[in-house]
Amino acid sequence: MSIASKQIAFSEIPVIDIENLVNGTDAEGVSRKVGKVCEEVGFFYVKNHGVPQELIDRVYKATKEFFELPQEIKDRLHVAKSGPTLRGYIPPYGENADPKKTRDLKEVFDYGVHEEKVSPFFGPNPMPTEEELPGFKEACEEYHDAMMALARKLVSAFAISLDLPADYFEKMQQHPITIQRLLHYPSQQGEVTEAEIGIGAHTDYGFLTILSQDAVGGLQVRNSEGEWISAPPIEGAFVINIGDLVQTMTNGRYSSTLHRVINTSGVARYSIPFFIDLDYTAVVDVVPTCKDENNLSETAPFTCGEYKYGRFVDVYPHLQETDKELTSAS
Ligand SMILES: O=C(O)CCC(=O)C(=O)O
Ligand SMILES: [Fe+2]
Repeated sequence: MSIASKQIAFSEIPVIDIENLVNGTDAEGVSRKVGKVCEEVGFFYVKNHGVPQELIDRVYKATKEFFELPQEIKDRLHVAKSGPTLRGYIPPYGENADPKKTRDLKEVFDYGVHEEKVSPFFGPNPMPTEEELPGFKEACEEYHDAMMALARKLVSAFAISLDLPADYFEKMQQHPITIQRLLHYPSQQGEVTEAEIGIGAHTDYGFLTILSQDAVGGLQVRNSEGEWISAPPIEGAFVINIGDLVQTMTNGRYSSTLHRVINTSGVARYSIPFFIDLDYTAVVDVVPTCKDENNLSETAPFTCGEYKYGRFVDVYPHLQETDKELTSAS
């Protein structure tokens, strides 16, 4: 943990009503609350976020139907086929968030904003056809747009909470890397060890994550004492957490907190996280209000895209294979 960290031994994840941020009547008041929990916990629930429940329900339906598709359709959409775009289907053990310790049981589908041009984290979305999964693409795209709009409000709250202009981060988020992820966690049976769980302990690499989880539960968040605290589902609320980029840009004042998922409920768990970063070329450096000459960042500055791609190579076995091939060919 950084010297500047103010993280505490929290025993539950705070809930913040963001209605007055969403409708613009008290962005300042909501932002102060957000700032405090970003320091002490790094995770919080938001309620009254304005995203229609009908849309959330439709995306869950689409998510379940996607993972029930025949394996050959899912394999056709495999992430390795998208090259540097890094979108599509990831089977169990295809991405391991804590690779030295844990293999992840989760099944994943990643997408973003569809673009024809392929570059790292951007490009076409691999999608099942309309015949294979009616309504899937439409629900996915609508949900991504709703997340983007909410993320912009939360990002402005971060800026206000750091005594920066509300639009401070906008210049770095003109064409941000975003990943909209659908997740399926099969339930584990028998003895559960850290060697194999839903998703291994990790921090999120990006700027901010907006997570919807179903009613099953299993998300755990680690406090400053190293205890795993449960983050149970709250109906109608999203879980927000800050990622490594914000921790770096605040010089450790805001915490990018470790978390993991263990599903032993006996039923499948589904969750839907949205990740927003900065632009690929944006320079990640400590913001003016968090600069401290006596406590300089050990890592900044670096560019968002390079950092993120590096973290992906660590967690994706298929990218390590590509790296090996490149190394042995040279
Ligand atoms: O499924 C969850 O509750 C958390 C997922 C997560 O941590 C991630 O995808 O980074
Ligand atoms: Fe995460």
